[in-house]
Amino acid sequence: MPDLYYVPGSAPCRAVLLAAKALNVNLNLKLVDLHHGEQLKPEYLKLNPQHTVPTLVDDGLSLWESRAIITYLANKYGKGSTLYPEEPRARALVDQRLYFDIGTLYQRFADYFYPQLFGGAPADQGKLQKIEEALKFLDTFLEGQKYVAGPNLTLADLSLIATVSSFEVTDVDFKKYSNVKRWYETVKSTAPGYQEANEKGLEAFKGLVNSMMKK
Ligand SMILES: N[C@@H](CCC(=O)N[C@@H](CS)C(=O)NCC(=O)O)C(=O)O
Repeated sequence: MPDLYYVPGSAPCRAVLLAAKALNVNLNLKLVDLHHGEQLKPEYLKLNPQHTVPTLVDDGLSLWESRAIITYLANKYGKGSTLYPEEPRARALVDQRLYFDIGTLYQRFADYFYPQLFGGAPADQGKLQKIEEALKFLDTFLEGQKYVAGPNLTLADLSLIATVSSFEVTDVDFKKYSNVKRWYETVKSTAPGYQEANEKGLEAFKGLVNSMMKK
């Protein structure tokens, strides 16, 4: 069984937990105490010199970057699954949405929110505008589509829902985008094991935000 080094509140970790549930892959969960710098210890750096969670260790392979992990899990354990379709055009759309998530939506969220959360910085309206722009793109992708890459739930939905659900805990109002709002409810009710894989960790993220923003 693969080991997953993780923290429950982290959006990239929640994306992996969602994908594992949907693919029916059991993971041996190993908590990493980021707060006390466990990710900087030599044992962890040997697995992942970039010292991030999530990190997956499977059969001697050590892999990080959540989207690389979830596509690996689908390739290895989900042959034929519609979560990561093999037909090149369908797969290309899923990949495009995954890259949109890491490079645009999640990145802009991190640029806006993490300086406030971890550095006590004031909210930067320009950075919030960049998230709004990304949400408009997402809303456009979802026009007339049930899921972000077509009629089926895919890895792209699972990665993006981990990002978008984090906005719940912040002042980013994604529900004003009607397609995003509808898609959010659809994925919440159709992603296998959503409650366990995402909601629990989201509560942990909420706890972290409440404790850090009070300081
Ligand atoms: N792009 C990476 C982001 C990973 C990441 O930044 N993880 C954070 C937690 S959410 C982390 O491990 N921070 C600790 C560190 O960088 O030392 C992914 O999707 O896996």
